[in-house]
Amino acid sequence: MNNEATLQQLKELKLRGMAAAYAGQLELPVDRQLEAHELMAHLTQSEALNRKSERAATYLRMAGLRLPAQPESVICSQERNLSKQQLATLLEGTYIRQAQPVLISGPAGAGKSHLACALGYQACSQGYKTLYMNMNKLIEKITMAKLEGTYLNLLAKMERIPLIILDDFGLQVMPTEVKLALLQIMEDRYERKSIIVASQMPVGSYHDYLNDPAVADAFLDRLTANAHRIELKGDSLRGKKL
Ligand SMILES: Nc1ncnc2c1ncn2[C@@H]1O[C@H](COP(=O)(O)OP(=O)(O)OP(=O)(O)O)[C@@H](O)[C@H]1O
Repeated sequence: MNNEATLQQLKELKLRGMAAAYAGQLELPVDRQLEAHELMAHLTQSEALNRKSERAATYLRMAGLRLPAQPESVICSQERNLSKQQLATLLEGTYIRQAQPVLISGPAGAGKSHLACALGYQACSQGYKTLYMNMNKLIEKITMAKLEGTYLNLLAKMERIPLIILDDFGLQVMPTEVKLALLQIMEDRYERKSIIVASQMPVGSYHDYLNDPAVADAFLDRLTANAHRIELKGDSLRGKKL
């Protein structure tokens, strides 16, 4: 088989990383091309890298993050009450592997969604399927799923996702069935999967907001155990040139 046919076959086999690396080798003068063993290692590594980046791109598309926030754009300062160390710890992704919740609070425009989306971006890059939803969307999804008889499917689908981001928690009136669904979601994730909750409301006010002591106790018990807490401060970043 000649080189061009080999290249073609790699593409047909969808070994895109290998094909690109092999094409790169073929462009080099013969005396600079890698020998068999090195070439094999180079092609295999290129394929692995390419699969990782394609998977990250797919996860990112599926995640539905509201903002295209990159981890390096997150502002860490004393004024915003977020340290580089806190951010670096979260970016390592241990909280996902250890199924720990992350609770982000702060006033309007403080950058909660931005931070949550940057963590979502990082999670996708690290190979974790992620799902971003604001609470309005979740309430809608739960209500529709109940009407359509697909509620258990929705719960099962959510249970499989390593990281769920719930944004804008606490802005809406929550019907009892949504409170119970939230409790179920927390129960499914407790010590198994991670969740990020972003809210203008301090965590201390969640109990009153839920306005159902039994559900609130059970929900908060699961949500706050081993949770990372970030309380952003400072003026709104909305409309600011950063
Ligand atoms: N570090 C940042 N770098 C660039 N833009 C940022 C940063 N943080 C926030 N922003 C921008 O500031 C605006 C407000 O941020 P964001 O939506 O994250 O705030 P929020 O705290 O979630 O606000 P709200 O509670 O009103 O939803 C957005 O347009 C966001 O893109």
